[in-house]
Amino acid sequence: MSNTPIITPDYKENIDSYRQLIDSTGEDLNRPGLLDTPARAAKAFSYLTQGYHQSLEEVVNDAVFPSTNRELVLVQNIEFYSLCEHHMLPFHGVAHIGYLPNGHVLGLSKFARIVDMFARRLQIQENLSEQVAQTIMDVTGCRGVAVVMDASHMCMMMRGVNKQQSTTRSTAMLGEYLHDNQARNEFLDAVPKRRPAF
Ligand SMILES: Nc1nc2c(ncn2[C@@H]2O[C@H](COP(=O)(O)OP(=O)(O)OP(=O)(O)O)[C@@H](O)[C@H]2O)c(=O)[nH]1
Ligand SMILES: [Zn+2]
Repeated sequence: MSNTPIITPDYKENIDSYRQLIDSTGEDLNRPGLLDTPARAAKAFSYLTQGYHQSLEEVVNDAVFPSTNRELVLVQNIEFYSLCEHHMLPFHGVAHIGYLPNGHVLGLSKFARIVDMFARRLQIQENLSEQVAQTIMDVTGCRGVAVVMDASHMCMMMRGVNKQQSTTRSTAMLGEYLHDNQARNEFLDAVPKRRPAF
């Protein structure tokens, strides 16, 4: 699967909305620096929400392989960028995904593709974590899946409560992770404790 951004033709419908937004600041829409901005911004928004235009079949591309390994597989430090559904401001961080295979394993890159497919929508972090976990369970039929996400929210940093150091950890667990404390602890011990800076 290629990494070509999905810019759907309907991005053009948002150009006028961006014009109005800029106009509302009192800016001169005709000054050279702003002439192309409404179209650029509409394209950027289309990219940042491209997850609405992706299908799981396309993203996974049948990369589910037979395997006898039933032990923890942990894919960690998957960077993601999303938009909070309350302010449409970015939140970004890393996802760590652990799962216990049950006859099949998923192509490693597909964990990151699945994270991106759901991150590039209007989200709250807790739901994003759950959607990723549920999808991995559905696609692999695994024994259990655990997702941890550590993120910084721009709506808490550049406005509102204005906290620069606060990060948020969300967790989603399914299958054996719901009741097997040993498996849970093995996963949580292996996961990086802090969100890397980027
Ligand atoms: N649980 C959760 N809350 C989020 C997320 N992203 C943003 N929020 C919060 O959504 C809440 C919206 O609260 P409101 O009081 O309706 O909006 P607001 O007046 O802009 O809130 P402040 O950010 O406190 O200024 C805020 O507390 C945000 O921090 C998220 O991913 N998960
Ligand atoms: Zn927000």
